[in-house]
Amino acid sequence: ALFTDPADLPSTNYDFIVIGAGTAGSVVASRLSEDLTKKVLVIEAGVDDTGNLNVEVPFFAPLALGTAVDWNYTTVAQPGLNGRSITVPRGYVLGGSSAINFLGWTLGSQDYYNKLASITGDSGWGWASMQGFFKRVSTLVPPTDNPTITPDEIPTSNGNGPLHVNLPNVDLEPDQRVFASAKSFQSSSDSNLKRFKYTTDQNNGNAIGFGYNQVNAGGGSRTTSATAYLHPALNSRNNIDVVINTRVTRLVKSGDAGSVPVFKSVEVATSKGGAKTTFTASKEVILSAGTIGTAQILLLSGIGPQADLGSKTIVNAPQVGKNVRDHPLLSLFWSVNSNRTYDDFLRDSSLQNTALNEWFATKGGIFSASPVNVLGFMRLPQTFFTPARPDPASGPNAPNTELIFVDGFVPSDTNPLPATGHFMSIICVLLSPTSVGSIKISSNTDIFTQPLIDYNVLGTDFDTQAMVQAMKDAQTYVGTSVGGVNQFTKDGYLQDPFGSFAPAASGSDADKIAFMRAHADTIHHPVGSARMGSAASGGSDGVVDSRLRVKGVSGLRIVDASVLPIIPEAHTQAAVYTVAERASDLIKQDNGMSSGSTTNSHASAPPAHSPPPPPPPHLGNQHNGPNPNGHGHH
Ligand SMILES: Cc1cc2nc3c(=O)[nH]c(=O)nc-3n(C[C@H](O)[C@H](O)[C@H](O)COP(=O)(O)OP(=O)(O)OC[C@H]3O[C@@H](n4cnc5c(N)ncnc54)[C@H](O)[C@@H]3O)c2cc1C
Repeated sequence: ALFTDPADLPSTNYDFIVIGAGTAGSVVASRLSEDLTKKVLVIEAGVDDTGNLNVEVPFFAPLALGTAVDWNYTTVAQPGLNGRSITVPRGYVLGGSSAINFLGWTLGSQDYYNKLASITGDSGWGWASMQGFFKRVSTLVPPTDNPTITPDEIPTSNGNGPLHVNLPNVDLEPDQRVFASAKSFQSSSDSNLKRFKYTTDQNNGNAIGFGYNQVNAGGGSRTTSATAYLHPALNSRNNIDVVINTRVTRLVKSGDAGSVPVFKSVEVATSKGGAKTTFTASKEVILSAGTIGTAQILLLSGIGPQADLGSKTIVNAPQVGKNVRDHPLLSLFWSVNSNRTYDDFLRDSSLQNTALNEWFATKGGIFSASPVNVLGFMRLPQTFFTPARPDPASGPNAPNTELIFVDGFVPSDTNPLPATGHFMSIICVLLSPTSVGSIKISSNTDIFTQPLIDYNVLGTDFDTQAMVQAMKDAQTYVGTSVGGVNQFTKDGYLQDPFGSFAPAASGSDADKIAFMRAHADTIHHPVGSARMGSAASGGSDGVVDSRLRVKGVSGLRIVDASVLPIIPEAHTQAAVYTVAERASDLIKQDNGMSSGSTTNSHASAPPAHSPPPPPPPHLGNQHNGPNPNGHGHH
C-alpha cells in the first residue's frame, strides 16, 4: 500500500528495502514483489505523482523543473562556464527523474554495452544480453495522429514491456527537412557530410543517424517507472509498501559477517531534526537514489573515501562520489519564416488552452508529444582524433555528438524567450565527454542539505573542441545544398542565426568557445558516482562489483545510474531501466528466487490520472511552486 508517513507502516522489518522510487528503484521493487512470499518496502523522499499535469502532459516536461517535483539542486561554480553554477534538476516524486525528464527514449549503441562488458569482465552487461532486458521494458505504440509517418518508419527494437513509447504525434516543420538532408548527405562523396545518416531506429544497436525521437509517451501521456511498474504492483499486490515524503538519512550497520560489516538497516526522517525511525531488511537493502542521492547517502553513512570522511569512515570506498560525468549541451538559434513554430504556444495562453483541451479530449495534438520530434547521433570527423586527442567513445560505431532539432526557441536562464519572432533551435550535445566531476558532502551536513555537485562542465580541451565541431556540424547541416537543393532554405524557411548565437556563428573558434562558456548547460544525464569496478584493476576502482553489490560490506546493493562506469552515448533513461531489469534478475538469483521473466507482468494500462481540465499553466514560467527543500534555485 502507499503511505505518506513512515510511522504508519505496518512493520519495521521487510525482506527487501529499496531506497528511492525513481527510475531504477521502481523497476526493482516491482520485479522483486513478483515473488509474493517476499515483503518489499520502498522509501521515497519525494511526493506522489498522481494528477500532476507537468508530469503527465508530455509537452509540459520543462515546466516540472523548479517545482515541488524537483530536488532543485545547483552545481558549484563551474570554471568551464565562466564560473556560472547551473541548475541540477532531479525527480522528487514517484518515478524519480523518469517523471520529469524530457522523454527521449534512446538506448545507446552495441559498442557501449560491449564496452561495459569488457570493463567489468561480465558478459551479462554486453549487447547480446542487455538487448533482451531492454525488450522487457518498452512497447512501441504507433502514433495515431501523424499521417506523415509511414509503416516502414516505425522502429522495431522495442519489446513488450510496460513502458509505452511512441513517435511524434504531430508533423513539425524541421522534421522532413532533417530527414531529406540526412538521406542526401549519407550518399554524398564528401566524407564530412557522410557522417550525417538517416535511421528509422536509434535503439537497434546502431545508434548513429538522424530519425524520429522515440518518447515514453505512448498513447499521448507520459509513462514512467511509476505508472508502468510501481503503481501496477501496488494496485495488484499486498506484499509491497511504498512510503513517500520520507528521506533515508543514512544506512546503519546492522551487524558483522565475519570481518565484513553488514548494512541492512536504514534510518529515515521526514524533516531536518525530525524523529528518526529505523527499518531493517532480512535479505538486502537496494540503494536506488540516483547518481546524486546514492553518493550522498553512502557518504553520510561513512561509506566513502577515507581521505574525505576521516574519522567518520566505516568502510573506505575511495571511488564514492568520483567519476561523475554528464553531457554538456548548447542551444543554437535561427530565425525562421514560419508562423507554425512553438514560439506562439509559449507566449499565448489561449493557444495553450486549445491545445490542452485537445489533449484532455483525445490525448492527441501538439501537447501529446515531447517538444522534440527529431534528433540525430553522429561521429566526430576521423581527422578530429589524434594520438594526443584519442576518441573517448565506447567504440567506432558509438556516436560522439548529437544534434536535436527544435521547432521554436529553446529558452534558458541565459537566453530567455524573445518577445516576438519565430525560430528553429538546434541543441548540440556532447555524448562522449572527457571531463570528470564529483559529488561530495561537507563535514557536519545531513541529508536535508544538498551535496556539493561538480560536473566540471567543459573542463577539458577535448570537450570544448568537440563542442566547437558540433556547432560547425549544425551549421553545415542547415547550410549545405546537395544536388543544388538546401532543404532548410529552399522555400525561404530558414533565415539567419539569431541573438547571442549570431556573432558566434560567423565568428572564429574563439568566438564559439566564448559563446559556449556563456551559455552551455548540461542535459541532466549524470552517471558514475558509485561505479562498477573494472576487471583490469581486480575491481579495486569500483564501488560495486559487476553484480552491483557494494564492495567491503554485506547486504547492500546499488541499482541506478550511479553504477555506470562510463556514460552512455545516448539519453540515459533507457540504459537505467535496462540495468534495473538485469539487476532485478541478479538479486533474485542471489536470493534463491525464480528469475528470468521475459513476459510482461505489468501489462495493465497505466492508471488514468486525468482530472478535469484546470487552467493551463504558464509555459513561460518555470517556477510555478518551489520545492519545499529550498535548495536555492538560481
Ligand atoms: C530534467 C531532466 C531531463 C532529462 N531528459 C532525459 C531524456 O529526455 N531522456 C533520457 O533518456 N534521460 C533523460 N534524463 C535522465 C534520466 O531521467 C535519468 O538518467 C534517469 O531517470 C536516472 O534514473 P535513476 O534511477 O538513476 O535516478 P532517479 O530516477 O532520479 O531516482 C532516484 C530517486 O531516489 C529518490 N531519493 C534520492 N535521495 C533519497 C533519499 N535520501 N531518501 C529517499 N529517496 C531518495 C529521488 O527522489 C528519486 O525518486 C533527464 C533527467 C532530467 C532530470
